[in-house]
Formats: sequence, structure tokens, C-alpha cells
Amino acid sequence: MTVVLLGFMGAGKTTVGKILAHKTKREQVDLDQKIVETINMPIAEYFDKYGVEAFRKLETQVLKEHMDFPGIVSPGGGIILERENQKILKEMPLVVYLQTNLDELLSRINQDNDNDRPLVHDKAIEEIKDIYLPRVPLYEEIADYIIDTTDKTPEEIADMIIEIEGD
Ligand SMILES: Nc1ncnc2c1ncn2[C@@H]1O[C@H](COP(=O)(O)OP(=O)(O)O)[C@@H](O)[C@H]1O
Ligand SMILES: O=C(O)C1=C[C@@H](OP(=O)(O)O)[C@@H](O)[C@H](O)C1
Ligand SMILES: [Mg+2]
Repeated sequence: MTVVLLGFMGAGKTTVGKILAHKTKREQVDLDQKIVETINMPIAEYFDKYGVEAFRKLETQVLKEHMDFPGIVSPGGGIILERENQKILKEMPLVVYLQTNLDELLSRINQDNDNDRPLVHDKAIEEIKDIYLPRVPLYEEIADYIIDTTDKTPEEIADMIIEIEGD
């Protein structure tokens, strides 16, 4: 069954998705990674050159290509913004929102040297809050399940999703 992980940047969509796929012997697709393979440059560079709207179009395209993916789908945190994506996500069988408080997200993002996230890079906390707060009700509305990740390890979160799938 297709499992989609939603959540803000730093929620663990990529990390938990990888562990969950490994534990359950399924494939994971990270939509950001698919986009990077297509554009052949880092996401931050693409944002600089072509802007956020162009990125959103690519994001919708790769989501459509993977809506029936038989495994774990880890999108970027902004996947819930486009109406078209919201519709697609609602049709997908199991959507889990990895809920995390903003302090914890900021601390995870800051220690993550593997990813440059242009929407939060060098931004003040108030600006990040302006991106985060309007997204929360969208994640909540679209998800079938919500897991509070704040004090949990990615392993524990993956195990919780396995339990949800078993129910
Ligand atoms: N539950 C967690 N507890 C602690 N650190 C985490 C957790 N989930 C993810 N991280 C760390 O936070 C950073 C961002 O994780 P990532 O999986 O890339 O998030 P996302 O794909 O949702 O933006 C990584 O450095 C990752 O190791
Ligand atoms: O929330 C967003 O708008 C974004 C999240 C990023 O992915 P992660 O959520 O995996 O960091 C990446 O798609 C891009 O930088 C934009
Ligand atoms: Mg990610």
C-alpha cells in the first residue's frame, strides 16, 4: 500500500520514510530527490534561478507520477500548498502527518548539513512562523493519521506507522 508522509521541513519525512521502507522491505521515493535528478542541480539553486512557482509545478508533476507508487512516498513539506496536490493526496490510501513543534523543527533543520532549504535559509524565526502556521491546518486536514514526532526517534515513528498499517 502507498504510504505518504507529510509535515513541515525537518519533520522527518525523508528519514522516517527511508527507515520504514527498510523495515518493511518496500521501496521509498523521495520526491525532492526525483526533482533534483530531473533539474540536475540542488533545489536551492533552482529556487534562485527559476523561483518557487516553477518548483511547485515540478512538484505536482512528480507527485502525479508517484500517486500509485507501491511503497513509501516522502514529498517536500510544501506539497500540501497546491489545490491539485491536495486532491491527489486525499485520494491516496494512507497519509500520515509527522507533526512537530516549531522549536524542534528549527533545531533539526539547523543541524542538518545535508540539505539547504531555501525557504528557511537565513530567515528570522518570525518569517519561518509565517510559512509554518498557515500550513498546519492543511497537513491536519489532508492526513488520515497524525503522529507527534517531537520526542520520538525516527525508528519509533516508523514502528508506529507499521502499527497503523496493521490495524
Ligand atoms: N524524529 C527525529 N528526531 C530527531 N531528529 C530527526 C527526527 N527526524 C528527522 N530528524 C533529523 O532532522 C533532519 C531533517 O530530517 P528529514 O528527514 O530530512 O526531514 P524532512 O524530509 O521532513 O524535511 C535530519 O538531520 C534528520 O536526521
Ligand atoms: O516546505 C517546503 O516548501 C520545501 C521543503 C523541502 O523539502 P523537505 O520538507 O523534505 O525539507 C523542499 O521541497 C523545498 O526546499 C521546499
Ligand atoms: Mg525531505
